[in-house]
Amino acid sequence: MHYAKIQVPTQGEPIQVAADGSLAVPDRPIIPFIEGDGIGIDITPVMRRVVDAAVEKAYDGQRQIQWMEVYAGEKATRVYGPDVWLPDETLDAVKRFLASIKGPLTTPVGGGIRSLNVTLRQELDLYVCLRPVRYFKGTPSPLKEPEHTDMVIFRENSEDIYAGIEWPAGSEGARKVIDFLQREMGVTKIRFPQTSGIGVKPVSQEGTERLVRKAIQYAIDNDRASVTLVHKGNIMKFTEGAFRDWGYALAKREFGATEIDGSPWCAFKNPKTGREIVIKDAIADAFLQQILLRPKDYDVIATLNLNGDYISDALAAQVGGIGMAPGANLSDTVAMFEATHGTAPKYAGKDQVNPGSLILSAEMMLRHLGWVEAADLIIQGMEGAIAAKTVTYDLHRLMEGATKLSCSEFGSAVIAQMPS
Ligand SMILES: NC(=O)C1=CN([C@@H]2O[C@H](COP(=O)(O)OP(=O)(O)OC[C@H]3O[C@@H](n4cnc5c(N)ncnc54)[C@H](OP(=O)(O)O)[C@@H]3O)[C@@H](O)[C@H]2O)C=CC1
Ligand SMILES: O=C(O)CCC(=O)C(=O)O
Ligand SMILES: [Mg+2]
Repeated sequence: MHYAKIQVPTQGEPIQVAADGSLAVPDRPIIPFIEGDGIGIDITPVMRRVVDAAVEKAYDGQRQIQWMEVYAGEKATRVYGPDVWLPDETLDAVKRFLASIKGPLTTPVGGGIRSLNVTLRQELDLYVCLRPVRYFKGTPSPLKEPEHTDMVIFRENSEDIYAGIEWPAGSEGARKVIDFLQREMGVTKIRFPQTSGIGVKPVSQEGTERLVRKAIQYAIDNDRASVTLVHKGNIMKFTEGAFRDWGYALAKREFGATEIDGSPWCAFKNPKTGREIVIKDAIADAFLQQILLRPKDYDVIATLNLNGDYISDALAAQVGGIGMAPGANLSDTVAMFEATHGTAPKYAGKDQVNPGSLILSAEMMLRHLGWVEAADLIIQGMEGAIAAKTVTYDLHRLMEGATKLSCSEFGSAVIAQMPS
């Protein structure tokens, strides 16, 4: 294949999907990466160095990642031209090479370009945003017992108000929609129609079901105790309320869950372990207090796009902050790994921030490839660096007696802590 600007490594091979649907991963897989805006320039090289060290240590040179830079965001405008934020060949490469990793990309508030992160998820139909939240012993936390926070968020990644279907106040589009709502739909509640911006919140049965199905399957495969559907369905009845109803119906229809004592909750036996998996729900505002006060009650979370955005940052704070929170965007074939945090512009280029979330996102990627030995080394390296209290500023400011490291020094500390 030939790209205009992307240099395909000649030593590597693409990952492919085998006949049985599993991934066929060569020893030198080509992995596309997007450096990212802002602190991307700090964390992405550190992540690559840590991954390369873990792979080298685990497989003694038999395996090696062939990194391939692809462009998005500000760097794309420098490489391709002033208005090219997301080149077609980036989308093609991410789709073709099946597993990739990205740094954060800037989205201006109010006006300007629409989110490139959301566009990538929509264009590639990466409908699951998977964000596991676990505690590393020794990490400073605002909670007394942070080890009780162990949740895996399945955030619907393609729909909801987050899809960005909206029109600014005073625009022709907003006027048309308001007119339609008032004249044809009997909507009389828009108090200041002339100055209202309008957004649309699509939530579909198919979109809900494919997300909830993945969450329940994850609970089965990983022997988890419950799946909680988080929604604001008391207020947004036909979007968030429908998400809850479709979720329960799917659990009953496809997984054989039965109701518990006449409550909406239901449960079924995990076919792999025999342990009960409870499917329950929580209203989003109450849920945000429950995760602080009773984190032990929650395990796998399935939720809509915007709720998932809020919940993932809130939960990250409970276990050390968004500098430590990894994630993945998944379709049935394509996986794009990325940190939970954004571009933290005030720290850009200062070699200060925590590369932990991108390193842990890469750890998820290695596990996804089946390179579990290298993934385990990364976890051990992170655990070791935190236990030794050699950490970046974000953890240092909350820790007694710790040594403050730069972003790149933290990467070296993680590598040094990997057992040989
Ligand atoms: N997937 C993506 O690409 C995402 C992109 N964004 C985009 O990022 C831009 C900035 O968003 P903003 O709301 O400031 O959120 P950010 O997540 O970029 O930063 C908020 C704060 O979180 C802390 N933080 C973030 N990353 C790290 C890190 N690696 N190590 C330590 N601390 C960290 C810092 O806190 P402190 O100041 O206390 O040190 C920082 O000021 C926006 O354009 C937004 O749209 C946002 C989220 C995801
Ligand atoms: O796209 C963006 O700029 C923000 C995305 C975000 O906050 C997230 O994915 O968690
Ligand atoms: Mg977010």
